[in-house]
Amino acid sequence: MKMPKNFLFGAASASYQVEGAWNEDGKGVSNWDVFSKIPGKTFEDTNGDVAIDHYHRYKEDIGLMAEMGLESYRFSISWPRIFPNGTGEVNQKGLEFYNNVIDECLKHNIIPFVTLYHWDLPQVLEEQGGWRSQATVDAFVRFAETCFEAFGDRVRNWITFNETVIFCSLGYLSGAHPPGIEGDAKAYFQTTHNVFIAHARSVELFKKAKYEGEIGITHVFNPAFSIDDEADNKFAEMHANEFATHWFYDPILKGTYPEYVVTQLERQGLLPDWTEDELDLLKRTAPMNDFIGLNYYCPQRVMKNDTALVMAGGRENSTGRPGNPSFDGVYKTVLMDDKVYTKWGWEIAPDAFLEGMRMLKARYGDVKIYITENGLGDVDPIVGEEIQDTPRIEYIESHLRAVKHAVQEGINVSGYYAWSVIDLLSWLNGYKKQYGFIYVDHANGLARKKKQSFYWYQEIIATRAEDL
Ligand SMILES: C[C@@]1(C(=O)O)OC[C@H]2O[C@@H](O)[C@H](O)[C@@H](O)[C@H]2O1
Repeated sequence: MKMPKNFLFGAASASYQVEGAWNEDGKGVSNWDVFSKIPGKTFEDTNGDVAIDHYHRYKEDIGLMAEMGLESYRFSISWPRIFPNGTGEVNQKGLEFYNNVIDECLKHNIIPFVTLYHWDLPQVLEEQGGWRSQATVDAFVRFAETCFEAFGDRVRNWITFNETVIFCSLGYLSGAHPPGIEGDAKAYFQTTHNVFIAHARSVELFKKAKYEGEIGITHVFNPAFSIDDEADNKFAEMHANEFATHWFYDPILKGTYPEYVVTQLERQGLLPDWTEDELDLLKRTAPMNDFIGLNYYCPQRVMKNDTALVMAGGRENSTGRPGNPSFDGVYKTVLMDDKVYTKWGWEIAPDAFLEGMRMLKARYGDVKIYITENGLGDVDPIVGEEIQDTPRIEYIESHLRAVKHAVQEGINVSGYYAWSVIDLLSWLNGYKKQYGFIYVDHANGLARKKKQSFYWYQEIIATRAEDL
């Protein structure tokens, strides 16, 4: 069976991780421009000042995407490139850059799929409280409207936020992302709520203005499974799915927060300070969401946290390797002997991916799904002159097969975006953790080189995964 003709084969990137030109053409300073220069915050003190210079090489990169036969390119817009001070005056050269990227995509018949927020907040707003502040929510809605206005005649696919759980938990619980705060659970839940309000207001504005196309949000999809059938561990599984998935998906797709989590937070004094109007807004806008984006890399295997183990902060404890307890100490993730893992300790589990998609359909019905990220972070083997990233081919093949099974079962998956189209800067792993179909040679002027997986994905797209 071929994937349906309207199914999109894509690949993704994010502004801070690829563009560079951190202070060029009027761009304002982002929180990551500042945070990445605090000694010890990033892997080997890497930062996105240059990244892979996509700002100057986007034509070459999009030309390679076209050669691959890529149908859609998911990229994000750097907010401080549009609004150097977060709001106020628009930087016309910022608009010009993204107009050029969009036009280059369309020239090659590649559908631009735009993420508005992929973690690079204008530093001015971070200093005013970041996502704890209503000013940031208001500024985001203005940023979104400005992008709809500027690009909405050619961009028909919009994602408001990438992985709210990551930038809020690493920003306020583990301190591994800006603003680098550790252990503030109240701020963590408050910022997630503020982001959902920013999302809902932007969706309502998009729909009221009758822009063409579709809008949604992208969440981490990290389904929890108990290590065994012990009652305590099954409880841990339920608790983990409530806090890691339902807290994020319910307000978007149902328009209400999961009762189980609300009750727990009320008891602990961690409930966000929300208003009835905000809760009404979530309820009113839930049906307006056109899709949900899933970033799936791996499941989490959980058990009841039977020790005094507490959540550890910092970069080393925030790269996703199992072993950390939940923020409230109720459960912990574990490595299991009978599972297969990447070099970063992420389980390779296409079966859990399919099982998780079934769980989502059972809870949210026939919502349209895009797999907005999936891929293998690895140190790619170089054999002679060739990058023989066979492990990545095997990883993506098995996960695309799971997507194909989901489609065959009637789960409404409408596209697959590999993370990442090209090797890029990882927030916490520098340039060591590669994801791309295209290699970037940092020892040779950032020269691009097609990997073995480039040709493999080219064939998958051409045959619409018929032989998977
Ligand atoms: C933590 C990490 C990684 O570096 O492996 O997960 C996979 C991927 O997720 C994306 O949303 C991030 O923008 C990108 O940088 C990657 O980040």
